[in-house]
Amino acid sequence: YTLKSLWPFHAFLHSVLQQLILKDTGQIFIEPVDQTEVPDYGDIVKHPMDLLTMELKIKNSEYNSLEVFENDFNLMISNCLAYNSKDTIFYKAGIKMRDQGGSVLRNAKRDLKILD
Ligand SMILES: CC(=O)c1c[nH]c2ccccc12
Repeated sequence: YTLKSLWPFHAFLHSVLQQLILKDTGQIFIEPVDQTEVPDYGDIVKHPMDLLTMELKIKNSEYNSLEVFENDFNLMISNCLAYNSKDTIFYKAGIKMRDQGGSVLRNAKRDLKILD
């Protein structure tokens, strides 16, 4: 479906993603890690994930539940905490996104229940 109105769940996931994008104030999760700039990234991170990729997966109808969407969010966070050492800005941004994004997802789960 191209029209969001024809597919309410797409519109719902898109609004959740927009909230996550707003939390990414350092804009480090908004696009894939450039592996030409970070040649050892692929040695540590086997399944990269980022917010732009998640948007494309919404558009391709690859998320048929909030849980599958949340799995990719958690993958994105765990990749960040695995690759970046604890004393880095990126690691701290990962902790912040885990906590702030986590509350966005808790509210989204609550909202879905109210719709049922
Ligand atoms: C999200 C993340 O880990 C990164 C986002 N941009 C980066 C650049 C170099 C190394 C890691 C990253």
